[in-house]
Amino acid sequence: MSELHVMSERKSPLVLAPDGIGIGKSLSVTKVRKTYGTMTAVDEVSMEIGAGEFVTFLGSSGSGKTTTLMMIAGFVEPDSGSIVVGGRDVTRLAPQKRGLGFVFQQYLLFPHMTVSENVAFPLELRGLSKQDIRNRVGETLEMAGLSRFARRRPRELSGGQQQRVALCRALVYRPPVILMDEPLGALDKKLRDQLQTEIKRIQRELGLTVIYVTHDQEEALVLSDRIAVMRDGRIDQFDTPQELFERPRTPFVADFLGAANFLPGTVESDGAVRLDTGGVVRTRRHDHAAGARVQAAVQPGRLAVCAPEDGFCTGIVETVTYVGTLVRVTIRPDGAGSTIRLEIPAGRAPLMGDRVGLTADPDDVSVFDAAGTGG
Ligand SMILES: Nc1ncnc2c1ncn2[C@@H]1O[C@H](COP(=O)(O)OP(=O)(O)OP(=O)(O)O)[C@@H](O)[C@H]1O
Repeated sequence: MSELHVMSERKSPLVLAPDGIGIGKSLSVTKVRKTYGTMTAVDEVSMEIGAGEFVTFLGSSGSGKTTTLMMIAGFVEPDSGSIVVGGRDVTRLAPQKRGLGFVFQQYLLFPHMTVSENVAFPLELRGLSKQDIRNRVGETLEMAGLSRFARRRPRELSGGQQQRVALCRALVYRPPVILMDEPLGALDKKLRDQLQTEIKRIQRELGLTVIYVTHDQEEALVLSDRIAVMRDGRIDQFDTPQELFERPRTPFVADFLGAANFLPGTVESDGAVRLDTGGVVRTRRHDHAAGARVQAAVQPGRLAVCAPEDGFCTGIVETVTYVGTLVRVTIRPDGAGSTIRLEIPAGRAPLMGDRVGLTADPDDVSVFDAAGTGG
């Protein structure tokens, strides 16, 4: 049998997928909605997730990420809409009948059990034989580099090791979809980086479908095949990291992903915006009519300094901060306008107090209207 079947009832038969590629299943979320009193937490969210895809819900606090994940998990019941996993409608099924795996920020390990016993627990619930359990636990601990900790109890492990055990416990019965809610939120940066790499490796090795919640854009960019950027219970854009970065559809996405600079101005023609600071910036194609009030958006890493006469904007260098091989520069534009931020290679850094011009490739300049519609 090529598919994984996980039965939730005790002592029911369990057929494990053969090791290797491709146990992930696809997921369709259609118009799911959840309200609490008069507050709409999730507003008709729809998305199609492919088998084996790593998808992240990214957004600020309260944007509806966890509620959406919990509806997929079955812990929160949607007011309307449907959730289909691998072709099966699970909208009204209890969480344990959906065959999904979970990893949360809190490790929720059993303190009195050893690492092995913790990881074996989901298999015991499912009634596997002792031999099968031993084999499967051994394989899973090895995959996560935890074999030597098998006999320890959770309190004898570091936070990172405990989170790895939690990951093993979710992986051990090879669910076709794993849901993770800020699983690395409690760990320091170095450990987070290390575990991100491991999660990604295991996900690829098993061909798992993963839905991951975070508010950390860097983490989302590192891990994801696609990212759903959420705001006020809706998805602003659901795209690959590259598309989100290079073709943000809303100012929110441009700002959230890359801390974009927004330069107010008026459209002169398709491809040219006269900025309030005076110069004309060339932009990518857009649908805004000549004369429309817009904002041109450009990421700090896509701006360059040039001679003042060659720039679409001029200003005085206010700060220059070295961050490894990159330099962060802020520029106070001549005339009105807020500070403009650049990120440029260290070798090209101007000096504080220099008067410089700014340039950008037109393809890196998005145009949005005041209401936040892209173009
Ligand atoms: N059980 C609940 N009762 C009432 N309101 C709720 C409940 N759960 C969530 N909410 C509200 O729904 C909105 C979305 O919450 P949700 O936890 O999904 O956001 P989030 O994007 O995951 O935020 P965070 O990153 O802070 O976890 C918030 O305004 C929250 O206060």
